[in-house]
Amino acid sequence: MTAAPPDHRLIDGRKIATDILRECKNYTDEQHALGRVVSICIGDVPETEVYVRNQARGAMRAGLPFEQVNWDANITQNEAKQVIQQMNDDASILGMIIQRPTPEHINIRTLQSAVHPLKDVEGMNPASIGNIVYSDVALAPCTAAASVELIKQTGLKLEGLEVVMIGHSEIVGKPAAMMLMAEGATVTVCHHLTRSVAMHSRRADVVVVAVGNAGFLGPDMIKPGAAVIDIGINQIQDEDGNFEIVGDVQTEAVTEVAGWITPVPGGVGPVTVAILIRNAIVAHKRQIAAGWIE
Ligand SMILES: Nc1nc(=O)c2c([nH]1)NC[C@@H]1CN(c3ccc(C(=O)N[C@@H](CCC(=O)O)C(=O)O)cc3)C=[N+]21
Repeated sequence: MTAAPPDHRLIDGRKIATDILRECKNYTDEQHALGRVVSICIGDVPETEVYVRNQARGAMRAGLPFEQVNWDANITQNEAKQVIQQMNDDASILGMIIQRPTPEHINIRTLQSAVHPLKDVEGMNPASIGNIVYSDVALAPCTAAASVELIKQTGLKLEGLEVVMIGHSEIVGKPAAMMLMAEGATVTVCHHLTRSVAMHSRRADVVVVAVGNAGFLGPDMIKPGAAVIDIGINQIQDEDGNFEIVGDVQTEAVTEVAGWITPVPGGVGPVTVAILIRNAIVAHKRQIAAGWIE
């Protein structure tokens, strides 16, 4: 029996990630000394475990030093801010990323503001994310940048492309919409108060879904041939009680109608990780340009 041919409608996020990481490795190979990227978790956050594990793996593949730190859930806002400021001044640290979610008493936006813009490898400092409004997108939040990267992989021309973004979070939906506008797309943003999401999504060339609701997007919600980018990460239990990760899209049914679709896992996730590493390289170049490091 011969193996089934690959489904060209599926966009292979792992392959795209491998290409990005290889480019990063070409850069790190040329450097004599690189600071490390520090991934900060505050408290026990099961949502970030897979991400942080894959960050460590991605950094290793790209030849970038990496360190994971876990702060106690009871750390005060002020203590956390002070440690971040010390990291800003620590020449052995290239950049920092603060994993979400953080405990209730922590104001993530204030902490994000404490990360120096030149060390902000996730692009979530208000200064970094604000630059996206100026179409300066070189250091953007990783998942938002990953969705743009995946759309480009379809070969569709972004100028004038009708994109419907479902979800308006500060870390994905809003920055992704801005970045797609910067590429010339016509972007409609839907959210929890949108009256009929389907009315919008059915006329889109590309639908990007980031709502955190398993199976939210069905085949009746897209135009035949559309590209579907699935940002969702939802843990569900199958009939046997085993946990599995699924996206926001009814992947099997939507694949029948879509022109392209990103799977979960193996779609947006690996590309998000690769972009974090690429952002660290961008930060390194900017630190050299700013005369911070040689
Ligand atoms: N400040 C912050 N920024 C984030 O971007 C952020 C965050 N906090 N907190 C947690 C969520 C979740 N997230 C993931 C990224 C990649 C995978 C990933 O690599 N997924 C693999 C899973 C494969 C496997 O199971 O190993 C895949 O989809 O193929 C997962 C989850 C980023 N997030």
